Amino acid sequence: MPRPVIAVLNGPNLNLLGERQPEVYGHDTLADVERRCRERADALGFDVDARQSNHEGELVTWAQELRHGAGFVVNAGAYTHTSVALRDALVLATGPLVEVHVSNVHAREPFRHHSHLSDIAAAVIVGCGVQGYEFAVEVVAARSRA
Ligand SMILES: O=C1C[C@@](O)(C(=O)O)C[C@@H](O)[C@@H]1O
Repeated sequence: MPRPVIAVLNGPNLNLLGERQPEVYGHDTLADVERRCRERADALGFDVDARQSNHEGELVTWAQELRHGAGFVVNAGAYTHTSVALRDALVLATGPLVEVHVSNVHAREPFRHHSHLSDIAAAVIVGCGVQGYEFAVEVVAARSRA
């Protein structure tokens, strides 16, 4: 039996985790994040399909493609605050969506306080550093019906 798949989508500039503003985002790389997600998912009986793009349309296409999987862990980066298109794609997901932000966006600039995803998300995890991704995998696994 193939195992259910949790999609872990990362948006723009998250390919530079570890190098990008480490005082805000920490020292772990995206490869570290994806490995931690896989390990956590594996222990819970799930596989992970982890993807990152700097292009809004590519994220939209992936959200459509993966919509019938076990659920989504999404850090849309700056598209969180701007992308109605990504929201419109993610709302089609049959599994739970957990929104993740490494930093505490609510303690930062006002333009980071609004998210186009939060009201369609099962949960929102902010300010937990990259550990937030592991929490998100746990929530998707717990709430998924896949
Ligand atoms: O790219 C990012 C990263 C972020 O989503 C976070 O993980 O804290 C917060 C966003 O405001 C920012 O544009």
